[in-house]
Amino acid sequence: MSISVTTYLDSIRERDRVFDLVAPQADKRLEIKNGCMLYVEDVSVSFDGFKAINNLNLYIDEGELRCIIGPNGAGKTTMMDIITGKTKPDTGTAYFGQKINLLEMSEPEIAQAGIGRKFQKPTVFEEQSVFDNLELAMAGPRGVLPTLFSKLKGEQKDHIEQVMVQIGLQEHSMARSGALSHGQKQWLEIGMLLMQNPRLLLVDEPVAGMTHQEMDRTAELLTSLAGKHSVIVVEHDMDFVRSIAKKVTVLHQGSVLAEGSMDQIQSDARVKEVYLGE
Ligand SMILES: Nc1ncnc2c1ncn2[C@@H]1O[C@H](COP(=O)(O)OP(=O)(O)OP(=O)(O)O)[C@@H](O)[C@H]1O
Repeated sequence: MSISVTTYLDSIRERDRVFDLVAPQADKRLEIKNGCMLYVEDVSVSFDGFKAINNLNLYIDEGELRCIIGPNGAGKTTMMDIITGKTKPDTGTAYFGQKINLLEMSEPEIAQAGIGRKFQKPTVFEEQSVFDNLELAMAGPRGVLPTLFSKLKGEQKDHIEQVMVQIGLQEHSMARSGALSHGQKQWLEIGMLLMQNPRLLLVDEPVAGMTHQEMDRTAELLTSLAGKHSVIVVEHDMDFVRSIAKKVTVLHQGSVLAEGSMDQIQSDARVKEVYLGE
């Protein structure tokens, strides 16, 4: 008898887990004090003796939109790789909120905890519609099978609709994603991240290859995400950075060279030297 009760309880727990799979929730351990969402402290990593990241310190506030710039090889990608678990540093610490130790977690675990990353190249499912891509993205790193075999709940449909409005693709809901413009694909991918309710979004070179109009729209979109989400944007296009940035961090040789408003950054002699000609 006790075995069947246990089995019954297990099946309920199993069902809860399946529900979790289709409706990801932010990590309950995420605890934010003093408004700080991400702490990267004294982080270093070497590749074959070359220090790609060198005593890096970075703090991102809740709801902040931070732009990270830096010349080629400054360590921007490696920094994002460390935050998202792709690369483990040799020394230092990285915490999401007060309690979540990112250095002890795998990439999928970090994504599930609420850190989403958008790579430069869009990876939408070209044969699927905008709506279907967003629906599939709800599964995220948890796998698409539960999503395919579950019926959408009303609130999940609402979430998809709301994200479609946010990324400006509501009129393209049933369009094949492969037929979208480059900019629209980038927005769809941001939308796919949003389906997983991330608290922190890392966005790599969002406007590369975009038209001016698409860049303006992307600026609006990223600005609108700040507040509800913390957003880190790595971007080379200075005009774009100027259009969205409140606070800018300049990376150079794996460390923070300067941090401040765009005006402060642009008048910094060390930054000018690093960016000679830009
Ligand atoms: N897996 C690796 N093995 C060896 N060297 C690496 C590896 N990853 C990065 N590096 C080196 O570390 C340095 C920092 O690279 P990273 O890609 O983080 O810079 P970045 O600021 O993103 O540059 P870019 O703006 O060109 O994308 C570079 O010199 C790069 O060659």
